[in-house]
Amino acid sequence: MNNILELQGVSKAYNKGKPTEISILNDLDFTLATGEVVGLVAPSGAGKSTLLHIAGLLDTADAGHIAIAGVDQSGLSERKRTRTRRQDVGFIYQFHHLLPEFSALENIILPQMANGVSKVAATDRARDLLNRVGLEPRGTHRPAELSGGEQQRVAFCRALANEPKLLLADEPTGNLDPETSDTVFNALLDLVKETGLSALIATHNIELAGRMDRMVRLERGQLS
Ligand SMILES: Nc1ncnc2c1ncn2[C@@H]1O[C@H](COP(=O)(O)OP(=O)(O)OP(=O)(O)O)[C@@H](O)[C@H]1O
Repeated sequence: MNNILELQGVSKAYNKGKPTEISILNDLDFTLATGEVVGLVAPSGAGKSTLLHIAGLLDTADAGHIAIAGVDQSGLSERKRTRTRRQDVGFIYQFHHLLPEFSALENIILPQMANGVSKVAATDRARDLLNRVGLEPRGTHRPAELSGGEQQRVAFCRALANEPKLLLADEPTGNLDPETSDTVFNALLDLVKETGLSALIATHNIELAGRMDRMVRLERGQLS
């Protein structure tokens, strides 16, 4: 499979047909090659989150085609789209969204068990992922006992728990101070590169985006 993600002619408007209608994505094309890590930069409000939600099948486009791992998702039932999203796509957001009552390790184990992985195998993988981001000794800690940067690194591990083919990240270090953001962002890039994952990572920070294989800019509904 040469391309993990293909968007073709994707358009999206909000408040369609109303005086307040705004066009966010306008006949947009994008291709993410397998193993590629691309930075997505855009002015605030340009539609980064909208684009990532459509690419990750959390939202639908008004027009156009979205193919993940070569399968056009556009005409598929909601059930099949949900299955693709759960099996093939990992998400990271600006805020960690970890389950507060569970430990770091459990937060990475639970999504695997929900996908039918045995507890022993899920625990092994969770430990390995935590180890890769330097947090294995903190596995038994709950999110509230971890720093913002550590919480986010656990969230990275959770996103990778089910071995997705595609990672979509929306300002993954956006709520961290600049110094922590830098370190945590590097941890994410190392993790992505080590695991050979394909990723589209949105950031306001051009310098961070410059560390990726390629950078695309979203403006006036199109990518350049
Ligand atoms: N459900 C919605 N209904 C109406 N307008 C919306 C909706 N969701 C988003 N928008 C608008 O669409 C535009 C793009 O939103 P989006 O969240 O995709 O931007 P963004 O580039 O991720 O912004 P930021 O960088 O500030 O997070 C914004 O003007 C937003 O107000």
